Amino acid sequence: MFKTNQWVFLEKDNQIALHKWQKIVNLMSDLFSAPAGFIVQAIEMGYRVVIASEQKDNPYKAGVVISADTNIFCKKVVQDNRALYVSHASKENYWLDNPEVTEGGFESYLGVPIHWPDGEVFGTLCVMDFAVTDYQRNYIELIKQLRDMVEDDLAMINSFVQMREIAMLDPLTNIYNRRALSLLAQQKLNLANRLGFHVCCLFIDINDFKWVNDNHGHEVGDSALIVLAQTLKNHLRDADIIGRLGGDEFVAVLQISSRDSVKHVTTKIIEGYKIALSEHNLPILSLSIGHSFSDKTKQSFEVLLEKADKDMYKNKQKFKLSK
Ligand SMILES: Nc1nc2c(ncn2[C@@H]2O[C@H](COP(=O)(O)OP(=O)(O)OP(=O)(O)O)[C@@H](O)[C@H]2O)c(=O)[nH]1
Repeated sequence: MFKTNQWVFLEKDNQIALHKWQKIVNLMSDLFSAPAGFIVQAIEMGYRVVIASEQKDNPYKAGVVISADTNIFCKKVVQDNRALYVSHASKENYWLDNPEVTEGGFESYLGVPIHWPDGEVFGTLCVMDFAVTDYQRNYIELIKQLRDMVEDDLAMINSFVQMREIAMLDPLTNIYNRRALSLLAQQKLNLANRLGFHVCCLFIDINDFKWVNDNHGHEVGDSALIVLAQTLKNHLRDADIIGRLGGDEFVAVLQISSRDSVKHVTTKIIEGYKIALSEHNLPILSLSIGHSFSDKTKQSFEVLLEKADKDMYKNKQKFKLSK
């Protein structure tokens, strides 16, 4: 599911819907002979113009964000979750502090709420005019029809995001599965090669994990895996890629400034995992971690992974000998 408290379409995803929405908004302002039409998204922090009709005198362009405490028309639509028609704004006291009226010079507004598939308000589809208007009932029907098209797209995009998540995530730990990890790690390596930064691959394996399953049950084993995924998320950066290869094998692909920092990172993970396990009243487990570094040549992630796996194996042998 799309996170409903984040701006949509900030990434290159879903350009097709954006293109279509642009056509809808342009068509709407044409049909209304209005100088401005918009699709606006509402989230806690405010209102963002996702699409603006492309007339020259439309003062608000796509990307403009208006803070949540500003008394704009769309705010009223979102709050009341129903259509709003204001034909002559400067005559109504309610809009005296609305900058769309006082600064933008708009007199007329017609907007309807757009909904996410779960019924939550996404934002608005609206049309604004510098002149006083007298829209008839069929105009309101028309904007509602256009809104339904946008809602159909939101439902489709939402299903697509959901399916993509299902295909990329490990269902138990909610971090990337092997396929997604390989894909994203390879992209990061290619980027590192182009931009000249270093990448480190960590291969992380729980010691004596089978013992936990055998002595405490599979559910406790599952919890220990979930806690490890959470520990990795907590101790690594957002730009790092974290995945589960399967069983008790995890991988993290990190962007690093210096090779020396790796020891610090692995210690943080090992110590952090012990603390997190005890906080969850789970048996305390140790980790064997191996690492490998990208070099300056174009490199395959599988090679980097294999090197990190071998290094992990060496460390595991040391752990076993020390027992
Ligand atoms: N609870 C749980 N166990 C799993 C899952 N996937 C694999 N396993 C178990 O993980 C265990 C992994 O065993 P090993 O590879 O021998 O790992 P280990 O016991 O940590 O041994 P060393 O790595 O040599 O220390 C096996 O018992 C698998 O059945 C899972 O999703 N949940």
